Amino acid sequence: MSADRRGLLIILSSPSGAGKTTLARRLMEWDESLSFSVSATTRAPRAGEEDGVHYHFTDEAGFKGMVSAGEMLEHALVFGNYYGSPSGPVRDAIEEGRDVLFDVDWQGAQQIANSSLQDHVLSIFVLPPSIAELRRRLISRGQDSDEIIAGRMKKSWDEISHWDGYDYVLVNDDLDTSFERLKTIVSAERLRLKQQPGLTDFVRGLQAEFNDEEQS
Ligand SMILES: Nc1nc2c(ncn2[C@@H]2O[C@H](COP(=O)(O)OP(=O)(O)O)[C@@H](O)[C@H]2O)c(=O)[nH]1
Ligand SMILES: Nc1ncnc2c1ncn2[C@@H]1O[C@H](COP(=O)(O)OP(=O)(O)O)[C@@H](O)[C@H]1O
Repeated sequence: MSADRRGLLIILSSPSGAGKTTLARRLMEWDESLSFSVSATTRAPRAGEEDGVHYHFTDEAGFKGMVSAGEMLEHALVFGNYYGSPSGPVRDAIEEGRDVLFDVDWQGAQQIANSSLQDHVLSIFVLPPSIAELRRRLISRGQDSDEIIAGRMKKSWDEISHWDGYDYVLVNDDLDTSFERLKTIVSAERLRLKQQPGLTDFVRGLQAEFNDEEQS
């Protein structure tokens, strides 16, 4: 199917707890045509997470099988667990001119930005307003043990240190403000010339109409 618009691969990354999952969920509610790239992971499900919806939960053998079958667009080891983005649904969406939303770490963002789909990438990094607030959010989420929270805090600087490799950076202080900014970024990027291949034919039509008027 040929599309009026080229699909975007919208990548959200942040240190754990900065709010990318919350922003991603809001973006999906805002635009139902967006597809979420459901990652495969070897980490255990959190309360409320559904297999096939939030993640494809698998074991290490299953994960490695997908990687060696060439089924992953990117994959990485994060906090001791494997995570990866299955490539099939992404390629289908791009072919149909649909956008795909990714919640991946900096390693995944870099791999997608270096892949054959690099022209479709729109990458956004989410920063917390402070490290104290990051810790508060991780604790208030109430999903992880103290040990896991401490591990995530320890790794947060590693993730933050890649902030300047992204197209946009959002400091997620007030959630509503961040969400408005995120919608603005996505809306503007969809209007870029390179995202609208149908414009060439549209302008040809304008030219034909213009020429007809000139002659009459
Ligand atoms: N490279 C890569 N990273 C992923 C993928 N899925 C999730 N992640 C990242 O793995 C990290 C841990 O994710 P998760 O366990 O859900 O905890 P979160 O940090 O609270 O979102 C986050 O930085 C995610 O962005 C994936 O498919 N590939
Ligand atoms: N701007 C914000 N202000 C206050 N709390 C927030 C904000 N954004 C997210 N949160 C809360 O912080 C916690 C971590 O957010 P989450 O989206 O799970 O982060 P991430 O996916 O980056 O790990 C959640 O409890 C979420 O409701």
